[in-house]
Amino acid sequence: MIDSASPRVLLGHGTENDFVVLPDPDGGVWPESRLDADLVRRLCDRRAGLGGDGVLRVVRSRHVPDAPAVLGDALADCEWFMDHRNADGSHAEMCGNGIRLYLHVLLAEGLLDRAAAEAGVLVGTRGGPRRVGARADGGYWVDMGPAVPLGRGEARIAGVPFPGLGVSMGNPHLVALTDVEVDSLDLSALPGVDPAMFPEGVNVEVVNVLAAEDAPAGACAHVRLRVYERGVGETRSCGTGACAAAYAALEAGGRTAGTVAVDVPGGRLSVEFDGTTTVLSGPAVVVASGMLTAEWLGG
Ligand SMILES: N[C@@H](CCC[C@H](N)C(=O)O)C(=O)O
Repeated sequence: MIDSASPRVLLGHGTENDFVVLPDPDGGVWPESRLDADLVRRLCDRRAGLGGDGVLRVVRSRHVPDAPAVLGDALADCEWFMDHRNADGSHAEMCGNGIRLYLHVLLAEGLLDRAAAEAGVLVGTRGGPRRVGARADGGYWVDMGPAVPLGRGEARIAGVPFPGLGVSMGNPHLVALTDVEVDSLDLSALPGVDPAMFPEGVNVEVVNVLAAEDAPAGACAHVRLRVYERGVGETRSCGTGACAAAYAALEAGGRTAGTVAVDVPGGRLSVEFDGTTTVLSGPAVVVASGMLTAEWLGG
């Protein structure tokens, strides 16, 4: 059932946003023709597969057919490409929790040395290149690029309208700041949004802004969020969503710079704005590694 040809697989998470990770540095194991949407859905199935909010294929950019188009001139500077899929098999432009885990896996697999990781490396994504680095404390940071406001919109949750701000972090978000306790909301179904505003779909965050006086050390604001992710459903964390939520909270307070502590069901993230770019920091954990069986792959 398991032999030297069985594909290796890891399971990991960033603040409990969990992923099936497929090491494929030289692109020969998981070409897109093999890693199709159906196989991604099977891998992410929490009963019949390994279970995860998505799949990360760890591959060199030169083996990814999409890479030249999405990276342009940066292609030569991005040895590695985060080939991300949502649990439904769709591609996403960017994943803030996934890219921290991606760097952690490069280190754990011996594909990158610690000094290079601490200096920061450019990783290709379908949203463009992103610089990601390891912190001495064991966590990771990612330069997510600027948050781009997309205008005002609305999410309908259980028939109730929640006004929000559209924000692009490479991928689309609708952030609803609300005084309704987010833990009381029913996020079991896709919130209703205006499809004309988000033709490619959207990730929806509901956010409580907490008392700034009680913000953790170093943060000027503190929020709590829940998220319904495009292509997945409710997840325990979303890194791009944390950045979008932090941006919306600062914007509501008339600010463009500062550090925001973002509490998600799976832990805490930190998002720093300097008026130009957005830096996301948080943990990444590899839970297990093993091999996929021929029995499961063939079935
Ligand atoms: N969980 C991710 C975002 C993954 C992609 C998202 N579902 C989308 O389709 O845009 C994160 O940590 O950012």
